[in-house]
Formats: sequence, C-alpha cells, structure tokens
Amino acid sequence: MAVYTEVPDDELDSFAREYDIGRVVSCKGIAEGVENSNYLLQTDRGSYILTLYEKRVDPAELPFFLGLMEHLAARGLACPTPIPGRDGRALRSLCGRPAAIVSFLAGVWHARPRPEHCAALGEAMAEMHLKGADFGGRRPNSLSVAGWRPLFEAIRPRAGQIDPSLAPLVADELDLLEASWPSDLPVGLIHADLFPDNVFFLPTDAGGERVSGLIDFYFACTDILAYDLAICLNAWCFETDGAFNATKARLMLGAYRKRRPLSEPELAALPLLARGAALRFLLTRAYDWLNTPAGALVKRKDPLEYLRKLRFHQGLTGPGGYGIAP
Ligand SMILES: Nc1ncnc2c1ncn2[C@@H]1O[C@H](COP(=O)(O)OP(=O)(O)OP(=O)(O)O)[C@@H](O)[C@H]1O
Ligand SMILES: N[C@@H](CCO)C(=O)O
Repeated sequence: MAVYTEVPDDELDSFAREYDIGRVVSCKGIAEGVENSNYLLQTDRGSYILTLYEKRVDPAELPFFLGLMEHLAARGLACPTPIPGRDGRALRSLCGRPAAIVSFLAGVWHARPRPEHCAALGEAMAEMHLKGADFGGRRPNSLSVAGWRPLFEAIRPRAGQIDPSLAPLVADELDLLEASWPSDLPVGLIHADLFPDNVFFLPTDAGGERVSGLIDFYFACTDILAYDLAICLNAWCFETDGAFNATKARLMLGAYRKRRPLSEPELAALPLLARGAALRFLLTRAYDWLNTPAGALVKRKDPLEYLRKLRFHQGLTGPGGYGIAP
C-alpha cells in the first residue's frame, strides 16, 4: 500500500481548481508502489495520476524528473506527461508535500514477463536512451558505486538479522566493484528502476503485445547506459525459482542492440555492471528491511532475492552467460 498522505476532499478540490482538468469525479489511492503516495484522479474530462512525493525524493530534484518526462513525452516516448497548472507550473504543493499531476497511461504490467515482453522492453529502453540524449538536465546517480558503501555501513551492524553471509559477501563485492567499476563507457540518461511494474503493455491487433508506457522516472539519472540493461537483466530475466533465463536476456539485449548498438567494451562490462546492479538493489532492500517499522502498510521486498542474483553474476566468465555472442 503506498498512500502515506491522505488528501481531504476540500484540499483536493481547491488543488484541482488550480488546473484546467475539469471537475473531480473521484480520487482513489493506488495500492502499488512503495516510494510515493499515488492517486488515480478522475475528472469529467479524463484520468490523471496525482502523486505526493514522500521521504526518499529530494524536492530539489523534482524539476529534473518532471522536466525529463516532459522532454521524453514531447519526443513521442510513451511516458507520463506532467500537467501544468493554470499558472504554467507542474510542481505544486498539497497537504504539505510537493505534488504533481501527470497523464494517465493505459496498460497492464506483467509480474512474470514472457520472452516477448523482454524483447519489447529492450527496444523501448533503447528508444528512451536515444530520446533522452538531448535532454539538457543532469543528475548524478546517488545510488551508483559511490553510494553503496554508506548504505552498507548503515546496514552492516544488523545485516546478520537478514542472513549471516550477507555482510562478508557484500564487503568483498564492494571492494572489487569499487576497484574495477568502469569509467569509460557511454553515459546518458537512464531510468535506473525499469522493473516490470514500471512497464505497461497493451495488446496489438496482430495478437501480440506492445509497450504502452514507461512510468516512475524518480530514480532517473545520468549514468552508464549499459547499466540500465544490467538492472533489467536482474529484474526481468530470472524466473521465480531463481533460475536465470538466457533466452529472455538474449531477446532483451538483441532488441536493444537493433536500436542502439552496444560496443565491445559495453558488452564485456555487462557481468560487472549486473553485479553492481544486483548489489544496489540488495543494499536498498536490506536497508528498507531493517528500517521499515513493524506494522507499516508497505510490503517489504526480499533482499535475499538479490543476494542470489549477485551470486549468479559472480559465477559468469563473460557476457556469453547472457545468451549473446561476445
Ligand atoms: N502515469 C500513470 N498511468 C497509469 N498508472 C500509473 C501512472 N503512474 C503510476 N501509476 C500507477 O501507480 C502505481 C505506482 O506508481 P509508481 O511505480 O510510480 O509508484 P512508486 O511509489 O514510485 O513506486 P515504486 O518506486 O515502488 O515502483 C503503478 O504501479 C501504477 O499502477
Ligand atoms: N524496484 C525496487 C523498488 C522501488 O525502487 C526494488 O524492487 O527493489
């Protein structure tokens, strides 16, 4: 459940009057998501998403995220478009929180994506990288290699409550990644959290499915482009029993490469980038596991899933493990 801030009717009404979106018919809290409070806002003119930004979003960074969505949507990427108020401002305040309304995207996400979904994801990601190339904003990735050690130090004293092997494994992995993290790969605008729940699909007339929307750009940043693929190798290409599905990886990478070719160094770096991506989600999940108060409405995500994924990538000798020819 991700509705941290309840919005009283009178505050909602006066907030909605700051926009040219029609009369509010309903406003329902959306249970999915863990970061922000999201509402499905229906007016007599259409559907919108109202987001109140919560603890992990720095208000100073919101103009970057909203500006990016506006940039990508203007270039034809299927992503939410921020709706400006009558005064032209998209970023406002509601119930003491920064808040914005964005366009609603139709579609469903797949908890168990099939190989064809992974191919469609690869193509959509490449399109996003290409369309993001001329975005003027820059945002360093605070959850890349320099951010992992402080997170580790914060969880280290209680990491044993999750698993006894966690702290020693992370300590060794961090040493290795800090020493060998690449600094010469192509960099650009990346989503950095393109998990299945952030990618919507709709059926096509031909009986297949197409990507109908990419959402949740609140971790987007300027970082190694291939790191976005590494995040998705982790998030899309493992089965629920923990087995890695090389067919899904091959299709995702193949579709990406058709739109944006990968250089030899990018391909060679994939196992290392995938280890970093696994460590990043292991650390944030472990932090949340240890710091989410008992009785909180949010369902905690399993850190150990990412410990197992990390071990898989550690066992690879090259990118051939992802079903592609090096
Ligand atoms: N533009 C949109 N169109 C349609 N539905 C949306 C849109 N934005 C968000 N949603 C709905 O709200 C849910 C939560 O949104 P989102 O993923 O942005 O939240 P979050 O709190 O940032 O979550 P997390 O970071 O955990 O994924 C989505 O799963 C989706 O159901
Ligand atoms: N996608 C993240 C949570 C939201 O950022 C995870 O699965 O750990």
